[in-house]
Amino acid sequence: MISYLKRAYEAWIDYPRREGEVIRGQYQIEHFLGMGSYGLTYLCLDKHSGREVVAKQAKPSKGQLGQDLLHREMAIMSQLEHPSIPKCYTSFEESKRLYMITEYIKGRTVEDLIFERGAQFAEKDALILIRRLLDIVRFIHERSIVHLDIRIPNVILDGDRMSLIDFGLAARLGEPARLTLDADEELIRRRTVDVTSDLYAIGHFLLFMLYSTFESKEEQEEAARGWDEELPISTHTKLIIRKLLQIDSPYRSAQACIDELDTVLA
Ligand SMILES: Nc1ncnc2c1ncn2[C@@H]1O[C@H](COP(=O)(O)OP(=O)(O)OP(=O)(O)O)[C@@H](O)[C@H]1O
Repeated sequence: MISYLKRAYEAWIDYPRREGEVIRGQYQIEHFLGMGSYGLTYLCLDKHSGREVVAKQAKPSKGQLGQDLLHREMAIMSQLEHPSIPKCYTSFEESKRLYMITEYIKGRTVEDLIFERGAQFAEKDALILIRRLLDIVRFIHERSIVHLDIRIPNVILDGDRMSLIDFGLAARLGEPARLTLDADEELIRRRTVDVTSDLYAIGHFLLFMLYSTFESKEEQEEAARGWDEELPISTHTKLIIRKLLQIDSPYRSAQACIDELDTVLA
């Protein structure tokens, strides 16, 4: 009963603000973009500049932890000035609620492109996109930061522009990992505060893109085969994926993977 009441209370205090409401007299909510583990995200019109921006609010039910994590996300994003990373404009408190205002990135996530638009990425196109993603990731790593949440919903494409969003889990190298005791091996490889975690995630990202062209035949479904047997891709690409996924001796840096990709793409 107590846990039911707690959940009902949290749902009530985390209820998103309505479209049309204006945050701190400046940011008019156009629509609610989504609720993450620690934040509520809105697309807003900045009435002062006339541009669209993203307002991220710490989830009230998460209390101080939600605020601390949003502060940390802001501190990290402010350190990362790059055309492929949303700019962090400002932050403030309103009615004891913390908000962060960032650049709104137009376009579609790779997840939407594959699952809603049915986009298909041929092997070379997938490698070219990974090469571009690695440029962004190398920039982040050079600033001693790891993203720790590189996934297809967090990469937005808009024509030639690629952007990496959602720095909610990002950490500085040397910081302790925020892993739960029951974290499985997959989570440990993705979330340990080390550059290889982002490279591991890029391996999965590449597999998602390559599977976008895959059509399984019924008899193949029966004999659940691994990606290396299922995907009709070159040996070079398989070797790159094996290193990213740490099956073979892993890349020690984004640059090491970039060098190899450049040879393959030349
Ligand atoms: N700067 C941005 N520009 C455009 N869309 C954004 C931006 N930041 C977030 N979004 C979109 O807003 C939605 C909510 O994002 P948010 O990062 O708050 O939560 P999440 O990714 O759903 O969850 P979590 O943070 O727990 O991974 C997502 O659909 C995301 O694509």
